[in-house]
Amino acid sequence: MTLPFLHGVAQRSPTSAFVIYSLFPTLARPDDVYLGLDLSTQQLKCTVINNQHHIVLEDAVNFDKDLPEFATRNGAIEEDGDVVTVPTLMWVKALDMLIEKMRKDYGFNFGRVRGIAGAGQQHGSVYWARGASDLLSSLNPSQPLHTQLGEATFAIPRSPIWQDASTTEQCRALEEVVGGPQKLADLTGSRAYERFTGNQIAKIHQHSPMAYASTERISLVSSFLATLFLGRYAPIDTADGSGMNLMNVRTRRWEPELLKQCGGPELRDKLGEEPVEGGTVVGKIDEYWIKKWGFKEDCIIAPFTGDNPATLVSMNLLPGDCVVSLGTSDTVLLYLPPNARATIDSHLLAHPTDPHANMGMLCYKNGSLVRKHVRNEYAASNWIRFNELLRSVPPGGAEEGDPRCRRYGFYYLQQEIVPFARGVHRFEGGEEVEEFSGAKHGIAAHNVRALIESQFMSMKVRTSRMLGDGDGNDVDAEDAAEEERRDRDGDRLDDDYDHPSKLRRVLAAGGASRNPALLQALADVLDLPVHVQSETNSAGLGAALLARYAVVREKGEAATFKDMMDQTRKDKKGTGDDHLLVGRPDPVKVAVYEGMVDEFVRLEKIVVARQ
Ligand SMILES: Nc1ncnc2c1ncn2[C@@H]1O[C@H](COP(=O)(O)OP(=O)(O)O)[C@@H](O)[C@H]1O
Ligand SMILES: O=C(CO)[C@@H](O)[C@H](O)COP(=O)(O)O
Repeated sequence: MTLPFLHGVAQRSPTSAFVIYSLFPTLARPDDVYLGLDLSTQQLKCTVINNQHHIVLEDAVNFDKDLPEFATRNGAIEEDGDVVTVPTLMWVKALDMLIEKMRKDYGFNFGRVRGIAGAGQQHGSVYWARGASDLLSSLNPSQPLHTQLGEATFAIPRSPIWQDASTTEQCRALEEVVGGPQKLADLTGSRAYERFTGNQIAKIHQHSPMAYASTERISLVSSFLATLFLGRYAPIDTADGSGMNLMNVRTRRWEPELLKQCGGPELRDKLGEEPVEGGTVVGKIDEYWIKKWGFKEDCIIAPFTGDNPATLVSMNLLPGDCVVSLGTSDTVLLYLPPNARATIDSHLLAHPTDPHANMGMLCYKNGSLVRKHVRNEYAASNWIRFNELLRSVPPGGAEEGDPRCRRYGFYYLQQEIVPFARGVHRFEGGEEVEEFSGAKHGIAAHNVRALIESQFMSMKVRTSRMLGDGDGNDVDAEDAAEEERRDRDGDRLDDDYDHPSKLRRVLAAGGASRNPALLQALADVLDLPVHVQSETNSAGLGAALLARYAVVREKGEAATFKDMMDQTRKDKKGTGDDHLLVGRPDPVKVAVYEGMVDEFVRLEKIVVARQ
């Protein structure tokens, strides 16, 4: 008996549907849906999809606006500059609110949800206090979560998040233990970064030994959210686990030497089991959710992952695609082959659905928040005005009559990740200036353009290095040495893999991807056509797809993520590509940007040397 035949019988009447789905409980019901959550920097969002991958519900809780009692700004609390945290309880309350909203505003029937997965802002960590596991396993359905999981549930009540840059000391110590930054990158996919969880754990281990000792379990933001649905500690997935400096990116297992350095011998227990792969099932939904919200017992929980891996999943990349996510952070994401090399200014992560492949990533802290800051300062807090200013200046900001007098700007309001730099720096005609001369176009327009160009120029230079172009556009001596080493050892990407070293197009995602002027500038700087998919919440969609992937794999209906996507597209009679072209590179502008690369790299070096 085939599955379409059974579904066909079920569709004839409600009675036959009842009989068929009772007899074959593992069969996907046509009205099954999959819930994807995205706990990112500024919001908790939900995306619900059906078996055809159509979005049936999307909503969000905004931390600053909807939870003012936690006093966050842009979703976080910044203490003396480099320390950035979030009250963990705020995330719990946000989940209560979002689920309540789904029921109240949409009359959502939770009994239809067959699987749940999630995406979390990467690197952030949650410290469960001793005894929290008992609380989690005996949640009372007559109460919301946040009144039961009070602050005493967390040994550290404020979770350090990805914007925290206070662990430089711990980073250098970790690199030293393994023989330097490149060695650590070879082992874990990245050199030591301040926001990576291992270094955050090391700081707590050293500076708050009592709180560390009373920590029963450490979760990432992603596995923390999964834990709330499971009623017991959820494992960390391999893709998000790659953002910790603790996991061997080749074997995808915890690396004992690194665990010991960051959190002593007890860290192994505090992290729980080895990381798990996407497409697996970590358990069934906890009774609390069944009794309180009407979820069904067969609702499965798939591994929750990082928001960037989930974005990659939602885009269903074709060879030659690259994702540029313009969320709170800006990231560039690539599908990379199994033997891809790690560099010291990008990240190599385990791929979230392909256990043999990798994902390359660049991450910029000064993304949307700095764009908003410049918009407020120079464009009357208005995106339309910002876009008019951006379009009003020729590329490079050179005034007519003097094309050599280009204007470059670097805007790092927070400590930047790549390059490791800070402050606002402007250059005009090769010389540093306090402020641009306005000349014809005006100071405001030059700042807006310089900001956007330098953000995208950095992506251009570094993406080409990640792909092994070896164009020599390195930004510091260490990078130059790495480039030389790779040339000498012949460490280039394996072209046999289904992955070209040249990019074909950009798929844009994140909140700022709804801005057409930004996307056109991206196309011109990168010299690539830019596409978007109709949903801007790509991480939530990716999470919902991961939930469905785990369900169909468990039922043996698809072996790989690609199988599932191909099958669904065939069922929908789709064209094969859901992405809309929104920006074509303008050859005249492209030529100007190509000519600006060397000077951009030179000036960036000056800015970095100043730190
Ligand atoms: N039209 C726009 N142009 C540029 N940026 C925008 C626009 N609309 C929203 N944004 C930016 O998008 C960001 C939120 O993106 P989002 O992907 O939802 O963030 P996150 O997932 O990190 O919470 C905000 O910081 C906001 O400034
Ligand atoms: O630190 C990183 C990636 O390494 C950030 O990209 C976080 O994952 C936050 O994501 P958004 O909230 O900006 O989507």
